[in-house]
Amino acid sequence: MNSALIRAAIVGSTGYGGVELIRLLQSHPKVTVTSVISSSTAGAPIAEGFPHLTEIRTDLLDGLDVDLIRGKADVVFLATPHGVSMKLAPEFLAAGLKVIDLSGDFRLKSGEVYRQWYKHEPADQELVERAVYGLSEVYGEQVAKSDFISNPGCFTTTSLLGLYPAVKAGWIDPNSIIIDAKSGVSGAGRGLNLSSHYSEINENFKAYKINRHQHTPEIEQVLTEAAGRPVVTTFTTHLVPMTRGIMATMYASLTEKRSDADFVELYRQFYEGRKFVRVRPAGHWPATKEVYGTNYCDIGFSVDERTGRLTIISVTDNLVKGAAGQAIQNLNLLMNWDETLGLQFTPVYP
Ligand SMILES: NC(=O)C1=CN([C@@H]2O[C@H](COP(=O)(O)OP(=O)(O)OC[C@H]3O[C@@H](n4cnc5c(N)ncnc54)[C@H](OP(=O)(O)O)[C@@H]3O)[C@@H](O)[C@H]2O)C=CC1
Ligand SMILES: CC(=O)N[C@@H](CCC(=O)OP(=O)(O)O)C(=O)O
Repeated sequence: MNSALIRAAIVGSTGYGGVELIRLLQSHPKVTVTSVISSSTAGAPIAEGFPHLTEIRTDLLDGLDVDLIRGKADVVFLATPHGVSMKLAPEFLAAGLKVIDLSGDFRLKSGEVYRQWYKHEPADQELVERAVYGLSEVYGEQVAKSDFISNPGCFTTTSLLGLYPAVKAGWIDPNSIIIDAKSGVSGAGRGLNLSSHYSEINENFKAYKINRHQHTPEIEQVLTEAAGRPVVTTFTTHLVPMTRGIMATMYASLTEKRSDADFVELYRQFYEGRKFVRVRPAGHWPATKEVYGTNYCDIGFSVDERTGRLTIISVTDNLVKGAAGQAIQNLNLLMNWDETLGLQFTPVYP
């Protein structure tokens, strides 16, 4: 094995986030996947359940054994549900591994807020403080100094990348923001549940978790930091009959008269050199297929002079920039590599 390669383990390998990590890491030039871990199907070849992974280098699923994984890996990705990650992260950190967690367990800095929105006891506060919130384009410098990353939620990434520069610049009133977001069904994970059942979602479009979605306080936490004062938002999520993709349509009141071109310029400056955020020219808005299978977040604007409001459209692929792709981008940042390594794909179209 090439000693320059970093060895990665993936927990939750039979879930959508885990399988996507395996797929993406196959073409990473500096990472080798040495352990794919499953709590439910250890010992079986991964290709048995996922024939599209027939060619991967590591084929047998490992069990969830920290001592075994410690000897095989330098970094572990936790693609596990909330409540599970908070038990696993301290064990892997104590074993000296870098940890990148995809769940919501370490994103909210207040245990009380976590308890309220997740209806679950929070993780140890010291670990929550230690975790760096991995919204790569905003907190990349902190990510680069850390060994423990809490990857943001998919709706949160899509919404915040579209809002952060305007809130930071004071160009929109942060307490006027309304986020209307839609997700493909893979956002709900691979587990079976009634709402993602084919005949429930096909040719259907439904809102869910209205005013109680767990990404609301996560979005507010970052916007509060950007605005320098408390921010609350209205955030509504919808499930649409597609496999991948998130679109956040966001509305906010302008603090001064500005044009579409002003916003394009502000965002292009803010994201200068960050290849995964693509700001559309004035008068152009992105669609989910334009980022499909990639780590891009595409953003477009429309100022309405009549109402004094701004509309922002932001799109991502929930499993890539919303989960596995941003997790790899964060690994690249914490290793001080080029953040695009292993993530340079052109979207699948049509
Ligand atoms: N789907 C998405 O678009 C996004 C998901 N996320 C987050 O990423 C994480 C993974 O999501 P996703 O892949 O969609 O979820 P899935 O439900 O598809 O997969 C989660 C996997 O975790 C493993 N798991 C479940 N319970 C346990 C347990 N008690 N102990 C150990 N492992 C367990 C299972 O794999 P096995 O049986 O092999 O152990 C399961 O397949 C979640 O926290 C989710 O909230 C974040 C952003 C976007
Ligand atoms: C379509 C769908 O159900 N999506 C999930 C979000 C997935 C995700 O990013 O959630 P975590 O914060 O749990 O990591 C939801 O709305 O809860």
